Amino acid sequence: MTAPAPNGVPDADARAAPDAVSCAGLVHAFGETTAVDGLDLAVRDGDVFGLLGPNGAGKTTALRCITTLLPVPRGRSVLFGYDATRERMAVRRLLGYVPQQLSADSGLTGRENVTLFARVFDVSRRERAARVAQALDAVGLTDAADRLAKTYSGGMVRRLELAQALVSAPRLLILDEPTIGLDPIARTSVREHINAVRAATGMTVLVTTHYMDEADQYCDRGALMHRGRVRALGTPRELRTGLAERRGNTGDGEPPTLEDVFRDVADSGLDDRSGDFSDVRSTRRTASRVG
Ligand SMILES: Nc1ncnc2c1ncn2[C@@H]1O[C@H](COP(=O)(O)OP(=O)(O)OP(=O)(O)O)[C@@H](O)[C@H]1O
Repeated sequence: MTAPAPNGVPDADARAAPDAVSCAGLVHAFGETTAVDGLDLAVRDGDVFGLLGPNGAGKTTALRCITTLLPVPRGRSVLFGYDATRERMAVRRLLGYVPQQLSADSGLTGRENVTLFARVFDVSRRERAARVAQALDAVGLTDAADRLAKTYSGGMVRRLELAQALVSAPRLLILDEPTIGLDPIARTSVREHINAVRAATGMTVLVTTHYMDEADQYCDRGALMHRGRVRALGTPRELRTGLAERRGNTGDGEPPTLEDVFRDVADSGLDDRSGDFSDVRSTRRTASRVG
């Protein structure tokens, strides 16, 4: 399997090995609702990093600020040394983003969808066909490339969206709930393709997920977000042992799982700020369109 190599960064030497993502005191509010409330986050170059947390924790809003789709009214978001507010275009050139909402056109073939993204991201005409073919191959869609996307299964649609994001050879791939609403086989397939692309290119992956088993298995590090802030951060093992220590675990009984850590952080969030009607509706909409 092949995948496009990550872009070179202009002036890379002058910006020696900065974190892929660095957020400090990031704030974003929608009217009265402060969705992101002083977020501090560092994602190391080359990691698969899981941004975890209950519905309404502020994960999607944080991702949108990081991708520059939403402004950063307070605090900072920096990608590979480039400031999301002052160097917006440089930031955009470095990332591929698969949002929760459908980003593929059902009336186009897989190849046409990926070609459209190649055009939008300014992949040169000379390279375009090869890069599109490479991206489709990286997600296992070569055989289905010339079928209309409306004939694809939910898992294939997700992999097509992954190819769309990969065609510009990003250094950072941002995925918002890439496996939500998929059956277990499709989930595994999407995860394995993400893993293979990452292994082939060394790109950084920032992913949100509600599936703690996935986060435990696939993420190098993760952050648990609640009410717009990071409440716990570390490798899955560090997060688990952190909870065991907080509980004064003596080694008896079952060691905590990442699900337990999630519950521990989110427990106080089962109120009217977290998982309200609109959050549930948005999750269901995403799940039903890929299901
Ligand atoms: N465009 C918007 N206008 C108003 N409020 C919003 C908007 N987008 C998000 N919110 C609110 O901001 C808060 C954080 O939402 P966000 O979607 O970032 O959380 P999330 O952690 O991604 O949740 P989910 O897992 O359900 O996607 C929620 O209370 C949500 O209702």
